Amino acid sequence: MPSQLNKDPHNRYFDLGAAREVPDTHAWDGQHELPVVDGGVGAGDDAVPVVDMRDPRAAEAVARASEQWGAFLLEGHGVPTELLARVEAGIAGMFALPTPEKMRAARHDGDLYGYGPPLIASYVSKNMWSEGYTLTPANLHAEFRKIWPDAGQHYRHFSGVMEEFLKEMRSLANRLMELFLVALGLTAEQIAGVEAEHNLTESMTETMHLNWYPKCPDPTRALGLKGHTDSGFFTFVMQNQVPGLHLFRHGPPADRWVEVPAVPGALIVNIGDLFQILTNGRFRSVYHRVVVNRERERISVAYFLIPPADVKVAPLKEVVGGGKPVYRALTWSESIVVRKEAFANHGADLEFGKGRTALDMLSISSDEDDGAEHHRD
Ligand SMILES: C=C1C[C@]23C[C@@]1(O)CC[C@H]2[C@@]12CCC[C@@](C)(C(=O)O1)[C@H]2[C@@H]3C(=O)O
Ligand SMILES: O=C(O)CCC(=O)C(=O)O
Ligand SMILES: [Fe+2]
Repeated sequence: MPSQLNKDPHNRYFDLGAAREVPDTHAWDGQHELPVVDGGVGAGDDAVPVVDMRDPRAAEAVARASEQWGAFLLEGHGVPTELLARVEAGIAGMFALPTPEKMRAARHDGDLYGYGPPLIASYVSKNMWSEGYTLTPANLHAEFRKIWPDAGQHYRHFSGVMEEFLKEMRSLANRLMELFLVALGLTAEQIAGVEAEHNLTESMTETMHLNWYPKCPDPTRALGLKGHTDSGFFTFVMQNQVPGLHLFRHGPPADRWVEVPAVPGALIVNIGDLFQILTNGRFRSVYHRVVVNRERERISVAYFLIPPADVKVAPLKEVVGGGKPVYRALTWSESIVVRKEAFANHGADLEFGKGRTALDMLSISSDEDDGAEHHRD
């Protein structure tokens, strides 16, 4: 089990922005050994796929990228670039506040929302080189009132920008869900049937995680966000013009990290674990991490689309067709428990291709292999 002894769960006593060195509490040995490849347009097979939603063949591009990478850059999505710039500026301003002001919104043990490190931080013994803030549309105002109790101009401006962002992102998420279903080869009639039966699009919930990755004096010892897969259906990531997001790619020729380029106006889409289950393994959830650098701070927002926490997600019968379901049904809450157990039992690198992944633990064949019972209906 990871030791919590040397860990300060909120980076509370350590000012990352002012640090002159990476202390042991933030040092991740052995995490910078694999090659890192630039995933820009000239990278051949390692170029991160780009999907333009305005392209009449967008569904084919989504299918290819989701099967082969579990991630893609999204253009032509309709969210105004100038709004994304205001979101970025607002987030940068918020994280630049003095620590005691941000700490007014600090998440306490067991809380899902608030200012502080992400969920998986509690599964590992080292601290990451980042600050985070987890929010939902429902608690946005209450959260920001903790940071700006006077409800003054900063509060009103930032709340307004984030509300606009959330509205645009929800509309985009709904449109992308439909494109995913088309990409799976479903007819309009089948899509209507899936929606009537599961209410997938309307019922998915939204969570945001704002990230600030300060400049780091020794990036080869630090990690902005350790490797993980997102748990939900899919995630949009908006990043500033500072690359740092790495997607894991298995060899041949060699296991490697591919760095997602910073493309102005583009959003990144990551497939999450529950989408891999819903699509019976056809669309892959992507293992990814964030690195930091010496020169420039990085800002990002991850916007997660997640089914209601207690709704069972199972492979769609329209996708399984005449084949067999690869995964048994499970809820988002159960998936979080499975991932936590996987971290505890198989070590933090389990998704790294060395051991069994959290999703492997849910596959029906894994029951047959080891007779284990995991969250069977
Ligand atoms: C809804 C959620 C997804 C998330 C866990 C959370 O409850 C809120 C934070 C999210 C986040 C952001 C950073 C990476 C991640 C793996 C984590 O630890 O917290 C994701 C979670 C997830 O996708 O499971
Ligand atoms: O900062 C990024 O680019 C990605 C963040 C991320 O993976 C997450 O919040 O889940
Ligand atoms: Fe992520």
